[in-house]
Amino acid sequence: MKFGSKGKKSITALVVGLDNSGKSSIVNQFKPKKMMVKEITPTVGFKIEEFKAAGTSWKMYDMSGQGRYRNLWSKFYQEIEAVVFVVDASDRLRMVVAREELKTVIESPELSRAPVLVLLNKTDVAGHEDSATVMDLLELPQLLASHTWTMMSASAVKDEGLEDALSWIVSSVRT
Ligand SMILES: Nc1nc2c(ncn2[C@@H]2O[C@H](COP(=O)(O)OP(=O)(O)OP(=O)(O)O)[C@@H](O)[C@H]2O)c(=O)[nH]1
Ligand SMILES: [Mg+2]
Repeated sequence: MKFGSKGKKSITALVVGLDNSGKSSIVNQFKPKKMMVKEITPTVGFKIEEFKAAGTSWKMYDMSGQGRYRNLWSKFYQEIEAVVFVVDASDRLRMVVAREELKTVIESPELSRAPVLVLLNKTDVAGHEDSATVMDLLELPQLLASHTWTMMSASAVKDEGLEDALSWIVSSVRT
């Protein structure tokens, strides 16, 4: 499949979600092979990643999910065209916290037009929550009723589900 033929040539995206959910690992997998790094460490503050993939030039804000840095998420809302919200499928205990953080993000007026991709990561972990359960726990249909949104399952360590993620964003961002 050819990507990017009708989508935007460049997209600025915000990658958020709780600490340890796998945001940086996912962004790393999005990047072309030669730009990928071997070791991912917890993000301090945020990191801006610029690369080409799926026929599009990306600027991704890979934000830290740690509590003390979450106030930085809103710093860049003005320029954000798409939101990727990463959820750790193996972390049932913090689903409620994830829901509250997602709610805060998507309720901000600057993001009202931004498509929201909820990425259920770590689906390689045995006993992980399935997408129907997470959709329920996060109350996604209610929360995202006024957004263009979808939920996809992925595994950053196995590099699964991530190509679809980029192509969905490309086709969902309004040109
Ligand atoms: N099993 C499994 N582990 C993963 C997956 N994605 C990431 N991890 C691991 O989860 C841990 C956290 O990954 P990060 O990518 O640093 O998470 P993050 O969301 O960027 O964390 P912060 O920057 O602290 O907000 C690392 O040990 C990763 O190797 C996955 O799909 N499956
Ligand atoms: Mg990180």
